[in-house]
Amino acid sequence: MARMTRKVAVVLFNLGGPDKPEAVEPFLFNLFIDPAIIRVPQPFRWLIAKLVSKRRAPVAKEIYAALGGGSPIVPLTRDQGQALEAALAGGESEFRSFIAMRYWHPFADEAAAAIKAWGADEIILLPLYPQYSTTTTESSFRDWERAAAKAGLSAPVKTVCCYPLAPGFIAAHVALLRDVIAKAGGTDGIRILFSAHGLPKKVIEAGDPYQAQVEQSCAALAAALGIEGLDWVTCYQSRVGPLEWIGPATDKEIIRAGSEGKSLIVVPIAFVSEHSETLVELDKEYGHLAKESGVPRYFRVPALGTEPHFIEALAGLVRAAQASDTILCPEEAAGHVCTARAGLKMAG
Ligand SMILES: C=CC1=C(C)c2cc3[nH]c(cc4nc(cc5[nH]c(cc1n2)c(C)c5CCC(=O)O)C(CCC(=O)O)=C4C)c(C)c3C=C
Ligand SMILES: [Fe+2]
Ligand SMILES: [Fe+2]
Repeated sequence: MARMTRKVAVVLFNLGGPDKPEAVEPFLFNLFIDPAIIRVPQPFRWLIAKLVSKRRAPVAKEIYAALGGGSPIVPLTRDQGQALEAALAGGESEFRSFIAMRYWHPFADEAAAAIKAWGADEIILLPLYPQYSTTTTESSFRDWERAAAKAGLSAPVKTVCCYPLAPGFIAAHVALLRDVIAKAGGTDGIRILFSAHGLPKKVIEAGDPYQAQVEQSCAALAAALGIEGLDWVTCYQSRVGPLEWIGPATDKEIIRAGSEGKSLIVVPIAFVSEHSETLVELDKEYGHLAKESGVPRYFRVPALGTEPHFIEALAGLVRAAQASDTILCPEEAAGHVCTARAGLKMAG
């Protein structure tokens, strides 16, 4: 008798972005109503979300206008999903990727309904956040649990937690960074800025492992480059709101580099695809700031996208998650920092 092919759904999680100007304000509202982002009880959170999304919408609309009115994050995530399906093809299982964005379409509800209709035998949760944060990965996982229950999904679930040091993830960054270093003619007079999305300080103080994992990624990448005396700094971008955020801030580092006559290569270390934070903030706003601040030369390394080492790393994580009990946390297994498993248990 012919063996049935096992259907494995791989759910790709990311933050999402508005697809048209009218979507900007509701996208922002969805973001600020998330208790993982604004940590105050209802009904105050609703009120804050309403006020802040209304106030931020004009600025955000300008940002997305520079990208033609919407974010490219969904089409670029589709490309990643297709590349991942190709990398996983050829074995006993049939893998299909589904996208669950946290704050705009396609939402987790849409992914869960599509997986139910497909009739998956197994579900792998794969965050497109290499470094775990309660504000991103954990928020997506909690939202997934709700959506999966609503859709009546009962297939076994395996979860990838974080992968800040996955060899293929680091190798992908090394390959892209080496290309830019070659274009710059070497690293003389150059400082590398590893720029990650920031977080409010109090989120880290409450035990979020994100900053520690970002710093692990940066140190591993700098070591893997193998360039003696390399000048590099980890810094944090995209601050919003009145709270104190972790630092140093990327814009302050650009001004400092200008005052020291240093050229810069900026690496987006916590984003795996291009979107407003890379194409507008890093390229346009910070490119302009670098010029104004006297930075002699300013380069930006592309986000990972479908870089082959990265896609292989994701495929390896999917296979390893299949073989794990329920949660795959390579960092915890290696004795590194990840409080995520405890957080996920609490969420369960
Ligand atoms: C590592 C990734 C990210 C973390 C951590 C993160 C935390 C975080 N973000 C905000 C506020 C905003 N983020 C916005 C956009 C945005 N953020 C990320 C990633 C992380 N956010 C992505 C991938 C995107 C989408 C960009 C796109 O598709 O274009 C925005 C909207 C844009 C803007 O108005 O600037 C806001 C607002 C907070 C408050 C936060 C942690 C508390
Ligand atoms: Fe963000
Ligand atoms: Fe983890």
